[in-house]
Amino acid sequence: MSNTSSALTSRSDEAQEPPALIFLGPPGTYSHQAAFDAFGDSVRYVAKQTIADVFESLSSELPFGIIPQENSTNGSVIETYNLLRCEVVGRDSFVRGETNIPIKHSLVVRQNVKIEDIEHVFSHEQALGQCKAFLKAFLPKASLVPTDSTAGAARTLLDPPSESFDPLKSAAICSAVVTSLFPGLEVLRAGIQDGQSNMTRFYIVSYGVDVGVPWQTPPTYQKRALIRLLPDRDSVAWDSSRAIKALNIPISRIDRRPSLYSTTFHDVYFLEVYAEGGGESDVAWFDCVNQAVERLRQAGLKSTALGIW
Ligand SMILES: O=C(O)C(=O)Cc1ccccc1
Repeated sequence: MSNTSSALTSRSDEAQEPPALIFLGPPGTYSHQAAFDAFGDSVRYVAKQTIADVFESLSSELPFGIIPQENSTNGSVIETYNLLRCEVVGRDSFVRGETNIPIKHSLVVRQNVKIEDIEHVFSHEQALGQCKAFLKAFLPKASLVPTDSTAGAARTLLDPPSESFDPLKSAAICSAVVTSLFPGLEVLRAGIQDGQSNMTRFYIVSYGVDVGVPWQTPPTYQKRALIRLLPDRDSVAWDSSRAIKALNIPISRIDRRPSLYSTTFHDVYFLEVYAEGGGESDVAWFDCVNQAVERLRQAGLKSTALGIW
């Protein structure tokens, strides 16, 4: 093959490379599974160590990300809401959509470890929180050790850092999928999550708003938006009814986190809103949210649309 033709081939290969999507790794996390369900082969998967790394790595080269936002039994993902406080969100990066998956947790160990051997249980704080009843009933004395991710906890059992813990007295809570990804691990108990229906909702984030989200199957109904509200630095108490009145769009959830201002008990609020009928065009919905944000600003509230989808 001549140089010219190989150059042409590699250029066209580059042009066809799917966009990157960053997820909380390693492979086998629930974030990875949720991403694969939504995007399949339409993206290139790039694993990061923490949820913060996913946010901070968004760039024109790594334009998409997925982050866990809420679990149906354990509530909001605090790490995610802490990151949504950052000024870059709503300026450089944006929420572009959502996707849900059912969560089925397993207790995973190195081969031949028995339940009576276990002194430490490693997992993401969300997973530890979603298996409270099982842990109380079967491992009441075990120490619970939070990790960056569920699959990361499983991998640690095979490759423990120095001699900080004995992997033969330890278990991880994660998806059973990890046992096929990391040979040497096995499922000791399956379906250990509290309650029968355990769902996690994820936000899809992007760098900028101009890039189209490469859904494998575009979601049919998503007319939502996330608005961040920061009351005046000096206001100790603020009138939430004033904000709700100015907003004048139905609100489906409200979260709040400390604003990190020096004023004590000063919080930042996150309002998720939705289009009532859902029938309007995307343009009409974008206008509606942007006008609501403007009304909030006129009412003296620092407000930013973190995403309209
Ligand atoms: O650690 C993971 O696997 C994640 O993707 C975060 C998480 C943890 C528990 C339930 C849902 C998401």
